[in-house]
Amino acid sequence: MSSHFPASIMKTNDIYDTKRSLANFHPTIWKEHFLSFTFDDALKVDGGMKERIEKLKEEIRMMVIASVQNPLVKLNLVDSIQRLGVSYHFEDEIDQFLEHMYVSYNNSLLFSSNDSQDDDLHISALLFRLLRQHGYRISCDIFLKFMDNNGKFKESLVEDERGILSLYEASHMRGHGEALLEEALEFTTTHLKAYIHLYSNINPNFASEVSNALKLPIRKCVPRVKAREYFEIYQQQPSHNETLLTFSKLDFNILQKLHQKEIAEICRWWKDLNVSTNFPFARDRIVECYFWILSIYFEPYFKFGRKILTKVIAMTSIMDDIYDAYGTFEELQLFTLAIKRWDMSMVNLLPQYMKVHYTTLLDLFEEMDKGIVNDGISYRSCFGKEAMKRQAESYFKEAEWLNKNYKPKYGEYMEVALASSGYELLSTISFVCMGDIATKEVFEWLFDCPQILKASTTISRLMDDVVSYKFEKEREHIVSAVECYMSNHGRSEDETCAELLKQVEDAWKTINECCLHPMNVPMPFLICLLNLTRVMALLYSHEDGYTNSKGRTKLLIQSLLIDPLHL
Ligand SMILES: CC(C)=CCC/C(C)=C/COP(=O)(O)OP(=O)(O)O
Repeated sequence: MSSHFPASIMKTNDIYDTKRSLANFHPTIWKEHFLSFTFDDALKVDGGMKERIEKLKEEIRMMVIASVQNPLVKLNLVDSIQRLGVSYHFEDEIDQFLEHMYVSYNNSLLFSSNDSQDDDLHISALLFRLLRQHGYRISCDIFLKFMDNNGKFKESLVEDERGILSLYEASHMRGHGEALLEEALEFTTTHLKAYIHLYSNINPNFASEVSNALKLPIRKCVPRVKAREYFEIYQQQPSHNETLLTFSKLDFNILQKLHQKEIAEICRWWKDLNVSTNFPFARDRIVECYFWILSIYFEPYFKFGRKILTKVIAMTSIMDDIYDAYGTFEELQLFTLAIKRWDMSMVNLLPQYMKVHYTTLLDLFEEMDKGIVNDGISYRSCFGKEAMKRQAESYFKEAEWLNKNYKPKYGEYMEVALASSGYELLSTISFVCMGDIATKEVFEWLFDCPQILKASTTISRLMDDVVSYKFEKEREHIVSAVECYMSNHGRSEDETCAELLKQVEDAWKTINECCLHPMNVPMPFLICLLNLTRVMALLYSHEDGYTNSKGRTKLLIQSLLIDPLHL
């Protein structure tokens, strides 16, 4: 791009005399709701409460490490700990237990032919899922014993509702070419749908567990959201563990207070930015941004990361609206150049609304630098800035296409659109804020676009484009994957959407494979990418739940950030 600016853009400081493309976004639904959570209200955990929590925690820890005659019975406990969202307290204990299970299974020490658990579908499926979730390459042959000679699951299994549900959850851990698990998914989905009708009156708790699973299986769902859902199910189960339930509820409520405190602070920053005046054309979605980031990491020790990432995603969201709609092409040229130079003196070249954005962005990265400088590691910050520059470049490339009315081929489109999905940026910044385990090698790996990142950005881009296609057609907007694919392959809209959603499914399989040993980077980074993908799957499953956040997104936010659990 030339560094000589066309004369006309120097006069663009009056932003209201230029014809601009606008979208019709609804205003924030949260107004000042979260601002009222003051620091004094937050996190009132007195000494007595602390003691109680520590006691409960120790009891659970003992349950996990206690030696039992048949370790398979402990699988249910570990599964519940994970699903209730408290496994971050017992990571070492759970790791050790599952490693032991993996070794024992491989040495044929777990199941024996005269053992009643040998034909327990639920236990086999749970073992399979938990081991794969922890990166162990357990073969899907564990399910062969449940199949008949024709390679089909035995119809008699239909009586085993719990087993069928567990097999369904396990099948979502599948990688490419695992036909047995494809078969398992088809078989279980059919029967689970039937159970909903069958059990809606006689066992509504089970019917609602099944219905939740069909909407979003454990593997694809944001853990915090699943945990909130699971509390309702777990406490109704007669076999539930009271100690675990009480501890998990207390932990959830304490974390919720912490999250409320964080969001109040972020909302104050957002209020100072005066979005409705400075960026009246943009989506005002700071609470939704926090929810997005909370889905990546919710644990107390990622407090700094949540603050920075929420601000980064919020600034990127405004940027997206500038590039997609509001900015004139000439302004966008300048804006992109300024971001690439990353130099506060560039601000003088920008129109007023971009000035505000640019200074806030540079200040934000300075805030991030200050937060990580204690570690004495500056390369992390460089990778962060580089990711933001790439983001701006990809947005600009799309604006250029729109400006020239250029329709790229599907492959060409995807190359740029994967970057503009924002997921390379978000994953980089989330790594930046993860402390000194994020070594230079980890960033080099990430910047080399590893398979898992490509799969995650593919899911993100395609899910977004499939649900946004109709809405964006209503205004001047760059082409989407749907349009490119339709015109390149001569397919109808429905066929195209089906094909793109198949690509999404394939990308999930890639993610599953990348999360198995041996791993290129430590598991926490892979979990971070997995959670980024999960939040996309949640927000963009039927509509763009970020932009149109009045419906299900509002309820999700309410359940995680407003309603406490009743003890
Ligand atoms: C992951 C990040 C950084 C999210 C920020 C918010 C955002 C841009 C959401 C997608 O909006 P969109 O559907 O309008 O995106 P696009 O214009 O890229 O299709």
